Amino acid sequence: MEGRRVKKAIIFDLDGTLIDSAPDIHAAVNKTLAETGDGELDLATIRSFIGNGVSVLIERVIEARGLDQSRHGAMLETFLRHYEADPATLTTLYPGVEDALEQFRDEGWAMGVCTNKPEGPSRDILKAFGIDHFFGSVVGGDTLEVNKPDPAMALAVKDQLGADAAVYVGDSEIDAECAWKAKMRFALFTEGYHKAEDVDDIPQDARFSDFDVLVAIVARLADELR
Ligand SMILES: O=C(O)COP(=O)(O)O
Repeated sequence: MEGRRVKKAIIFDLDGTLIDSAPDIHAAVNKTLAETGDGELDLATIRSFIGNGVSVLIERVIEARGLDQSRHGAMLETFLRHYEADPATLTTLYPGVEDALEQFRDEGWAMGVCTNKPEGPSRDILKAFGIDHFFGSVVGGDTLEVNKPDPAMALAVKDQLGADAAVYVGDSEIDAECAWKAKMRFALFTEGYHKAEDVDDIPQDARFSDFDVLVAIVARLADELR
C-alpha cells in the first residue's frame, strides 16, 4: 500500500546468537549420561549438536555414545529435568548484546525471539539475564507443532509483534533457511554455532562478529524492507 508506514521488527535466535548456552546444555547432557553410567561427551561435541531443538540433541547424544534410540524418551525427560533446573549458571550473554538491545529499543524497534529451545527455559534464561522485557514475543521449540527451519516459527513471532516485515538475526544454517523461507532479511552472527567451515557458504544478507556493528547492519537491511 503506497504511503503506509511498514512496521518492522527484529527477530533474534537465542542459542549461539544472544547467549552462549552450550556450557549449561553440556552440563545437563553429562548429568543425564552420568545417571545411567553412560559416560560423557565434551563441550565441542555438544556445541555441534545444538540448533535443531532438544529432541534432536538427545538423538545425537544417543548416537554419539552408541546407545539405543529406544531410550530417547527417558533420556529427553532426564535432560529437561536437569536443564530446566539450571539453565543459566554457565551461560553468558555475548558481549554487546545488552547495549544493542537497548539501542534497538530506543529506536522503537519491536523485538522477538525465535528459538528451537523449549519456551519455558528460554523465558527463564531471558529473565535471568534481565533482558526479557525487550521482547514482545518468544516462540520456542515446543510452542508450535513445528521447529525451525520451518518458517512458521519466525512468522508467528512477526505476527505476535504486529509487524509487516522483519530482519532475522541468527547464527546457523537453520536460521538462514528459516529466514529465507519466511522471506526475511538475514544477518549472520559468525561467533555462534554454525556448522559450515566457511561462513560464505551460509546464505546471508549481512554478517557480523561483534554486536557493536549490528545496529548499523540492521538499519541498512531494514531500508530494503517493503
Ligand atoms: O535448542 C536448540 O537446539 C537451538 O536453539 P536456537 O534455535 O536458539 O539456536
